[in-house]
Parts: sequence; C-alpha cells; structure tokens
Amino acid sequence: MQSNASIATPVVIATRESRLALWQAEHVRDRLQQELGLPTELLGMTTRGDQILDRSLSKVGGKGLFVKELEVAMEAGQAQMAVHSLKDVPMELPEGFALVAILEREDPRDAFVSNRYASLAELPQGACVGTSSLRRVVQLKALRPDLRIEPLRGNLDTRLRKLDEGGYDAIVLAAAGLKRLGLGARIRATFAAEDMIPAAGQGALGLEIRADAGPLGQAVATLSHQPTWLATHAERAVSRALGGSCSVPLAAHAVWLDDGRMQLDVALGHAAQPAQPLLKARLSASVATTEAAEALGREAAERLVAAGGAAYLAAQPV
Ligand SMILES: NCc1[nH]cc(CCC(=O)O)c1CC(=O)O
Repeated sequence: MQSNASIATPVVIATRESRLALWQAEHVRDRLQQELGLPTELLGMTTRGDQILDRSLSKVGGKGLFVKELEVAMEAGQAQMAVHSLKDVPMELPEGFALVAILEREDPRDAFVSNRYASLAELPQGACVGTSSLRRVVQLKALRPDLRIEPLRGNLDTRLRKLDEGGYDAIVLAAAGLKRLGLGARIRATFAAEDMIPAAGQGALGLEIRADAGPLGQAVATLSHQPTWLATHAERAVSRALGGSCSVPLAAHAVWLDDGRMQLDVALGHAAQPAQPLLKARLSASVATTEAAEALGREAAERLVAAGGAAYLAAQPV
C-alpha cells in the first residue's frame, strides 16, 4: 500500500441515494480504504434528477441533473469526491472538476427483462416494451418495428415494480445495474452489443474530484483501469463531437479485439421519426493513449455525419 499521509481524511464521497448509487459509492469507499488506506465516508444527497420522475429526463435538463448537486457539495468542501455511472456524466465537466479514474467496467450490455417472455424474439406481435431511453427506442424499432414502446422512468427498483405490476410485457435495462444490485436473475436475455449498441460509458464508474485536489487526485488515479479508460474516452468523444446531448439517440461502444486493437461501434437514430433507418459505423485502430482514443471517437462521429447524420442531429424528440 502506498503512503497517502498528506491526504486529509476522512475522504467524503457525495452520492445520490438510489440503491444503485449507494452500492457504487460503497464500492468505491471500500476500494479507497482497502487499496489506498484512506478512511472514507459517504454523504447521501437527493438530486433534482431523482426528484423529477414523471417527465422524460431529456426534456428537463438532461443527465447533468444527477451530477450537479454533488459538484456543489464538493465546491463547498462538504465532500471531496463523487462517484457516477459514467454514462450519466456530461461530456464536458464544469471548470474546476476532473474525472480522475474510471473503474473496470461491469457488463456494458443491455438486458431484456420480462416475467413472461425469454427474449425479444419471443415477444408477440405488437407487444409493449418499456424504456425512456431514446437510444433503446430507436434500436428496438430497428429490431422489431411492430413493438409498442412506452415510457418507463424511475430508479431500477421502480422500473422493475412497474413491470411486475403488469404495465409492460418486457423492459430493457442496463445489465450492469441489475448485476450490481444482485438482481442478475431478472435478466432473461442479454442483447448482443452489435444489435443493441450500449450508451457511451455504460457499465463503467467515473470518479470525479475537484481539479485542485492534488495528492488525493494522484492517489485515486491509481484505481483507474486503463483499458476501460481508453474505451470509454473513445465512446464519449463520439458523443462530444456530435453535441453531447442526451436528447439524441446515440450509441457508442468500444471493445478490445484479440489483436490488441480497439473496435468502436456507433449508431445514430432519428429522435422525431424512430422508424428512420439507423446510421451505423464500425471503426478500429491501435490505441495506446487518451488522445488516440478520442481521435477514433471523433472519426466515428465524422462517419455518422458523412452518412447523413446532420439531419438526425437536428431532430427534436417527440
Ligand atoms: N440512466 C440511468 C442509469 N445510469 C446507469 C445505469 C446502469 C449502470 C451503468 O450503466 O453503469 C442506469 C440504469 C439503466 O440504464 O438501466
């Protein structure tokens, strides 16, 4: 264990209070304590994103809602760190904050959850599937144009309860969240990442601190998982290059091939006309640095624009 004597402790982690957010913050607390020898505590907070559960997130200010209050607590010195699901972290962090580590990713894929059907293919014609993610809507429509897709908001427990109450034939959730909460048994099928390309950063945790945190930042950076860091930087660069808004149905997922190269799959759908064909691209490159990862992401974004993506990006969700 390295010596971190110059770091003021306890380190306080600001966290949302959903079960998933608490699990993730506790996981990071344990790693700080066990691997870095840093006494660590949690500070639970309710964010606006948690309070607004009746409207689609993309219409009320976007993913940043889950992140901002935690930054306010860090700004005020009440906390030194925030733990985020990386896919909820805006592409540009506010001045003064930095992502210092990205932990090894859990299963990045989406999961098919149903009490009656074993997979998407088994759903009857016209079945009702719950999701509020534009990315999932456009890809579900591409796979099964007959499905009726209905909004589904709330934290994981809420979404599962709405399924169990009979409101939907099936729902689609991130496999990572279900597995972290010990709910992996609810997964009836996992979508192949080529068919249902995950969101940028899905399944990975991002550790955010104040950019001026000095030795704490250096210590925490040692927890970062470089293959995940590079893959998610490529994914996030696609989104950043295309405007970074969560009202755009964009998917970006990078994997490492056996030959050591990174392969990046991207898809862009039309938010106003989900039946429009998905624009897709697949690129690969040898990637050893953050800059190279981001360059691959920007190249993928250019391919989507070259394929007609500008009109898709201008579309507003209905
Ligand atoms: N958008 C909410 C959200 N943010 C992170 C996860 C799951 C865990 C992860 O991707 O790390 C979820 C739930 C879901 O999409 O089903």
